[in-house]
Formats: sequence, C-alpha cells, structure tokens
Amino acid sequence: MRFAVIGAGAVGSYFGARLIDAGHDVSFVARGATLQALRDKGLSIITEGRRDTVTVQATDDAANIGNVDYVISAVKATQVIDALEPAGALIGSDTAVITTQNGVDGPRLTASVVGREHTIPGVVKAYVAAREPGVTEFRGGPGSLEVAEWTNEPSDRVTALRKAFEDAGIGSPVPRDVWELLWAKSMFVVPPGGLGAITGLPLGELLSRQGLRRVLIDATTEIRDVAVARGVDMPYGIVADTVAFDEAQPPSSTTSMQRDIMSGRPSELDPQLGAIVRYGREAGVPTPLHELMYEVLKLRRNDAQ
Ligand SMILES: NC(=O)C1=CN([C@@H]2O[C@H](COP(=O)(O)OP(=O)(O)OC[C@H]3O[C@@H](n4cnc5c(N)ncnc54)[C@H](OP(=O)(O)O)[C@@H]3O)[C@@H](O)[C@H]2O)C=CC1
Ligand SMILES: CC(C)(CO)C(=O)C(=O)O
Repeated sequence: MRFAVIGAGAVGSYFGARLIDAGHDVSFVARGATLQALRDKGLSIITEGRRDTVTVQATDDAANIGNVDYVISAVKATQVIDALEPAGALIGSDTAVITTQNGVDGPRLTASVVGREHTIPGVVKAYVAAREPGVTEFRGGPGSLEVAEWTNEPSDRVTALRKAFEDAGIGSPVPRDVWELLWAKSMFVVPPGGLGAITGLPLGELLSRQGLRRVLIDATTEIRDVAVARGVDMPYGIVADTVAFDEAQPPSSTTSMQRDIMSGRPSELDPQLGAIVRYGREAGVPTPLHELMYEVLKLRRNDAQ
C-alpha cells in the first residue's frame, strides 16, 4: 500500500516506521530540521534502549509524492489545516486521510480541508515522544491506531487499513463507535494535562492528593456530560473506568500538552481544553473546571484575549 505521513514527529515517525518495516511504500512530508535529519540520517525509533534506524523517503513538497492510498495526518491539532492545505497532491479520488489528533476536533478540521468522504477518524493509544529531529522514543502503551468511517459503517478501505496496521504490529481493534473513543480519549488526556500543567505534577501525584483527585474526577465528568449532550453514546460507568485507567498508568505519566506548556512550547491548549469549553457552551453544559484551567493556562502563554 502507498502511505504518506504528514508530520515526522512522535506519532508520525512511530507509525511510519512500523509500516515501512512491514513492507509498505511510505513517504514523509516533513520540514526544517526534521526533513534534513531524515535525509541525512534516516528515521530512528528507540524502544527500551534499542535503536532501529530505517532509510526513508522524505520531502517538503507533496507533489513529489503524488496520490497515495492513505495519508496519516500526524501533526498537532493546531497544525492540521496549514499542513493539509498544501498537500492536495496526495489526495486522489480514493485516498483516505487518517486523523491522529488528541482532542475531539481532528476529524472536523481534516474534513474542512479534504472533505468528509476522504476523512477517517482515528484514535492513537501510545506514549511516544520526539527526542530530536529524526529520532522518536516509544515509551509504552498499546501502540495502537483505531479507525472507523465517519458513520462507523464498515467499509473495504477501513478493513484493508486495519489489516495493514495489524500486520505491521499496530493494534487496530474495531471500535464500537469512533466518536465515543475520541471523547473517551479526551476524558483520559485533557483533565490530567490541564491540571498537570497548572500544578506541574504528574498523574500519580494528581491522583494521590485527595483535593486534586476530586478536581480530576469532576473535570473528567464534565467532558462526559458535554459528550452526552452532543449525542455521543458514552457507556455507563465511563467516568469510573477512566479513573481506573488513570490509576493503571505509571505514576510519573504526563501528557504531551502538559509537557509542551511546561516547556513553553506551542501546545494543544485550544483544541484540548478550549474545545471542551466551547462545546460545553454550545450544548448548554457548564464546564467551570475546564473554563478555569483554560483561562489560567492561557495567561501562562501570555495570550489572555
Ligand atoms: N505523543 C504522543 O504520545 C501522542 C500524541 N497524540 C496526538 O498526536 C498528534 C501529534 O502529536 P506528536 O506526534 O506528539 O507531535 P509532534 O510535535 O512530535 O509531531 C508533529 C510533527 O508535525 C510536524 N509538522 C507540523 N506542521 C507541519 C507541516 N506543515 N509540514 C510538515 N510537517 C509538519 C512538526 O514539525 P516541526 O517540529 O517542524 O513543527 C512535528 O515534527 C497530536 O494531536 C497529539 O495530541 C496522540 C496520542 C499519543
Ligand atoms: C496517552 C498520552 C497521554 C500519551 O502520551 C497522550 O495521548 C498524550 O500525551 O498526548
């Protein structure tokens, strides 16, 4: 199969490398120091201290790649539109673009550029981090990419994609409902990211301090309530299940948004926390904890408008 991966950061590098190992034709759209590193040294994935390096095809111009079967859009949610707009050369009549972004807006942003018929919502479950240009570390988790059509209907292209993923060692179970999965991932990642960025604490500390634990659970409930008000079929017990899942993570866990904010890098604050506040307002569901975290963290990045 022909794949293009837009964004050779943590997620794009990890999945791209696995697909190359499985024999697929994978090209990366990258830029700047990352593009240079891919060309000079190839792509390295570090897993439990072992470093595997592959030679990759990389360009900053999608026209050099042309139409592919699947595009994996592995940029941050804030970068989706700018990255997809110049990538039209990748998209043929049958091309599907797979989203990987945390937050609930990746598919909507993607569809606004390529159209809903070309968009396959996806959810990544993995801890991966870009260590330096061209070098990514897999830190654990299932390493999965769950996908479904926008309507959750079965389709040949999704079945073929799941098989390609599974054959490449990328878990891709069939979700009951990909929107439930996206909102559930937000319940897992957004409250600890926001609270963790404000306090500087990892997940284990947030859970072990009774006051912060209550705030974390209440913020997780806010997201569930917004999802339900938007008509997403969230399973009974999802808040308790999310907290149990939080508890099963290594206590030192932090989220990528939290690490970005704490290091002063551009972050997904708007698509993660801001989106919950916006969707809550639209649905008439109060989200006071998200509103507070969002406003405080906006001040942190000196962007209080
Ligand atoms: N890291 C993780 O463990 C997980 C991340 N996610 C989600 O996956 C998404 C990607 O995250 P992650 O991989 O960590 O992010 P990274 O910042 O590591 O990777 C994004 C990459 O995209 C590149 N990029 C951005 N815009 C363009 C462009 N226009 N053309 C070419 N390349 C571009 C960036 O390059 P540059 O450096 O030049 O900006 C960077 O290399 C996020 O939404 C995140 O929330 C989901 C689950 C787990
Ligand atoms: C699951 C988790 C927390 C793994 O890094 C994540 O999605 C993120 O950091 O963005």
